[in-house]
Amino acid sequence: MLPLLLQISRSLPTSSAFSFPIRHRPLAVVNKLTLAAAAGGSGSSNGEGGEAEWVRALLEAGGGGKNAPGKFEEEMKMRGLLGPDKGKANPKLTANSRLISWLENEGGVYLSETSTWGEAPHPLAISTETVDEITNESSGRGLLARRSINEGDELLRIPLDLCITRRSARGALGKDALPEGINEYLAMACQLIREKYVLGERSFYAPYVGVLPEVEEVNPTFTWPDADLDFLRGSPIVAATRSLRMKLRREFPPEHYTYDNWVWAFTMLFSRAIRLRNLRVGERLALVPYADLINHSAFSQAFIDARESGDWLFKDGEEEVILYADRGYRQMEQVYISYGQKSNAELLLLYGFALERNPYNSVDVTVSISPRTAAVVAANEGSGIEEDPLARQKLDFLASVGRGQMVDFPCYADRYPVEMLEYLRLMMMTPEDTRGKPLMDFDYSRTISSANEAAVLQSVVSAVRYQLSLFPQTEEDDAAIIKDKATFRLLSYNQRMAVRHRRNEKRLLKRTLAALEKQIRNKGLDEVEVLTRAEGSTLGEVLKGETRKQKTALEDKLEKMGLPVDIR
Ligand SMILES: C[S@@+](CC[C@H](N)C(=O)[O-])C[C@H]1O[C@@H](n2cnc3c(N)ncnc32)[C@H](O)[C@@H]1O
Repeated sequence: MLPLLLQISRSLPTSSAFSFPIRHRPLAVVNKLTLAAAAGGSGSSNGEGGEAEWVRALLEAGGGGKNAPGKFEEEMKMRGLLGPDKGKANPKLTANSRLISWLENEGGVYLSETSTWGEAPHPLAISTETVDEITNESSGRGLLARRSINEGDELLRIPLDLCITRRSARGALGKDALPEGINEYLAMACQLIREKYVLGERSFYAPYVGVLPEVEEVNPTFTWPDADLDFLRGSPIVAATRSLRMKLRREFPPEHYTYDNWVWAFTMLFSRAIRLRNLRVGERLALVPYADLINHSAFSQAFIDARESGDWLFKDGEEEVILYADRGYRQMEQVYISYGQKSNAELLLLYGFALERNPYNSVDVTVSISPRTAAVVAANEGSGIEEDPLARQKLDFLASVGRGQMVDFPCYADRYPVEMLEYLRLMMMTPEDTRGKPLMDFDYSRTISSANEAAVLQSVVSAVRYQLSLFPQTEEDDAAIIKDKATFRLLSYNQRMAVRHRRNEKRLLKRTLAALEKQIRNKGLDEVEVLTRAEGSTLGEVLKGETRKQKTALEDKLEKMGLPVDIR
């Protein structure tokens, strides 16, 4: 394979295409491209587009052909994708070229737009402006296929040395300022601020920092003004946003930075840092230049990881970040990776966008059950509730499995978590169900009894209905706002995102409700007389005598990401 390429490259006419030293040629830059959002894309390239096919295509095209330098941009221009004479004056294009040269010069990264001795052109090109196909909203820069790509092709390789990590931060700011074991987010935020706002053009990373967006180009909800956040009223994302904001405020070191700088740094980290899992030292968070220009698709199977660099024969002990294609791509198609199985709330909170088609979308539903202990009954005197003989046991059991009386569960469009059913089955147990056996002895992953199951499903119905009732507008109201395109466009980006998001959450909850009601009917559980049995409150309201500890499922997830401090 390699000798063949070498042979062919040598036999090509010495046009400008091949006479430039590869390191100094900028990668093709495209100005506008429609993002094949969320859709799975073409799938296969039928064997076309691998190195051998590329060489064949090049030969058929007489050596220069469509892969000659500048041809890709020309094609973009012809398709109107560069906009009227925008190509030359656009500072984003200059920033892209600078990044490419920096990667080539400082990291020996292979990013050539032309063929060189033994190598085909690099398969990717930077688009400065990609757009979501369904919503037509901007998704910023993105990477697209310069030529057709086969499943399994290597797409990029970036040396770990060029990445921003806790290690690079401690190197830059000193080990006294950033002690060993400091939280990765904090360390990297400090370095980012130093590179951008203190060193500026003097920074080694200036070409990388030059392609990083401003907060206004990302717009995660924690940076939204309250007036915009108000558009999300009723959604669990509001609580998560507020607590993330509080968290950032608490960690902010005012003696060193401005709050705006701090928010910018965290916007970058939340929306672009990658957790590399395969490093020699184990897992590390990293900002990986160039790789962080790839947009997210919930349908992509590709993800970025690290490995030791060098080929199988010559491992050089260094590490690099690597990405392979998860499927074939046609030329000009946008290449995606998956940022993980994220709900829209998570995406909007941390990345500033949400997807219209997202199989991992979910809405947090609060389920709160108050076992009627003697104390609860006393606190609710006059309300007619009676003590639950199993109340104490239930509380002990919950404590032993680390659950509270108020729990948030993510509800998906087509499923809800088994843990939620298990939790509710336990909470709805009555002496008729236990027949004297201890609560511990039951398998809550299975139906306990018809009456228990009916109470469980009804309590989920109540919880979902309650969640829906928190929204001030109906789904139909939102649909009408979105449908009136001219007026909808007058809203700001944040507001448009908010209306779509709350509408999608309501839609998901309504589907869940319909599915639950059907399930209840199909199982004949609507006829069982059950609803007074456990007197559980599933309405997210707390009976007197309890302290409410609200932590949403989303917040739970954030904590697991290793964010600096506890949310509350
Ligand atoms: C890792 S960066 C990807 C590159 C980014 N577009 C840029 O201009 O630098 C993640 C950011 O890209 C945007 N993004 C990624 N995938 C997207 C998508 N499917 N739809 C809309 N925006 C997306 C969001 O602004 C997100 O915060």
